[in-house]
Amino acid sequence: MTEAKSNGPARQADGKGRGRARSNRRDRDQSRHDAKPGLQARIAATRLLGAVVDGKASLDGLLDREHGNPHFLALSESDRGLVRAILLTALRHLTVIDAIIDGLTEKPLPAGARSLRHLLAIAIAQILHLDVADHAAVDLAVSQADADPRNRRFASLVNAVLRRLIRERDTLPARVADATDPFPAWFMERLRCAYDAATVAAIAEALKVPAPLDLTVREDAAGWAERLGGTVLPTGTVRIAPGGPPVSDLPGFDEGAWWVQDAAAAIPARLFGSLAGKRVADLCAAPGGKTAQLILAGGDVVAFDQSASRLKRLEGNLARLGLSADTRKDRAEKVSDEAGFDAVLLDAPCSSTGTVRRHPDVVWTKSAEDITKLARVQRSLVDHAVTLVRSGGALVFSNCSLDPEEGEEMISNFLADHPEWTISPVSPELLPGLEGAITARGEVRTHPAMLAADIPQIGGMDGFYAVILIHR
Ligand SMILES: C[S@@+](CC[C@H](N)C(=O)[O-])C[C@H]1O[C@@H](n2cnc3c(N)ncnc32)[C@H](O)[C@@H]1O
Repeated sequence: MTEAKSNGPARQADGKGRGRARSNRRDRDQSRHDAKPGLQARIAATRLLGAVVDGKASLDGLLDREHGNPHFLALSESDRGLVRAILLTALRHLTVIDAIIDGLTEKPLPAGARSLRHLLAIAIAQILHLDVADHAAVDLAVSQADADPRNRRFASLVNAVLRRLIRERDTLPARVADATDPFPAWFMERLRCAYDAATVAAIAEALKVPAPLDLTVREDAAGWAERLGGTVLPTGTVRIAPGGPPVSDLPGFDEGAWWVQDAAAAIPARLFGSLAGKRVADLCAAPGGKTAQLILAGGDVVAFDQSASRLKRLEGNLARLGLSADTRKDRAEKVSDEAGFDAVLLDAPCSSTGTVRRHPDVVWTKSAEDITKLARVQRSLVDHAVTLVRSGGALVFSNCSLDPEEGEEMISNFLADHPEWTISPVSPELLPGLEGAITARGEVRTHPAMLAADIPQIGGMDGFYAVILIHR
């Protein structure tokens, strides 16, 4: 006993003893921080922001209910909702938030201090754009810095920066926003190459606002709009303001009366008109919004997708709607079919820059090089898709990119190499209220500033490109 006691101070003095004391202190600090409500959610949000911005990970993947990031999945249901809201908001405003951080720090943050920058961005998104009390956002950000050995020495800087932002909130954010492009340089440059200055400004403004909930209904759009508190757009889509209950809690979900589909995404399948008695291929079909339209238009549909899990999701979605299709896991470029199809829909994988209202991570995870690569993939898919079209049939090519390199230009190149194919111009009657979306050649080009409304939250639509190609 005595020996053991006398060994105590000696052990304390050695490295192991000091290490244990430090680790006990860290455990105490950690459990104090763990106990702070909302702290784990902020830590997860900061990590996930880094995974998107630095790791180019898709936000949908990180927040997936089954296969998402483990730090996110470890949170309670309400913290997950909070993290989702913080991330969507932070990503939507990140270019300006980054400029605010630079304006509020006397010395630039060290280039490698990525987690510090993300921590500040997460706090600023809450202070400027979310219904979080200022003192809570500051306190949690300081605790978060304090709990992270990389950021502990910056805890007082975090406190000072955020308090100064709160003091100057009426002037500083607006001043910075006026002097800063709202989205990353590569994306703004692509928009400026493709659209006139007024359209670029309108698109950028529209992209800052979360998208409404758009539904394609099987029938009785007016009745469903009334029941759901929405409106019917000229194109027939039922539109509901964002921020309501989860989609699966809305009337009509269980009985499959409608499905979620942006007003622009509903256009490509409609371009075929009636498909009664026709054999139809949907080449990149999952999760199946357009497959459902093709079936309801009377088509005998074969739905292809390269992804087994996404095809399973498509089957589940069709089952809820009481619809069925022949589903096949296959790569579109490998599909072979002797009989051919009267109608082929190629809703191709793309940069998704038209969906930034819903997916603000896209401008952070994609690049100009990706657009060029994707345009090449799309071109090879079109080259094969036309071989599946029967004589007298049509191919509709579409995607949700805003970039002409993935749309108008890619199709021009295809037509130059295949003079036997031509554009069948879209008739304005097919797009009531959206006649302006039809190009001089008869393609469809939508962008987020179209279908504008007095209340921005119920206006706009995704950017989409669609064209009908027929054999001459
Ligand atoms: C833009 S989504 C299609 C959306 C779908 N048309 C809808 O309306 O719900 C693109 C789909 O294409 C699939 N895909 C990507 N490349 C493919 C390929 N080479 N062959 C077949 N499917 C592909 C992806 O798995 C994804 O499900």
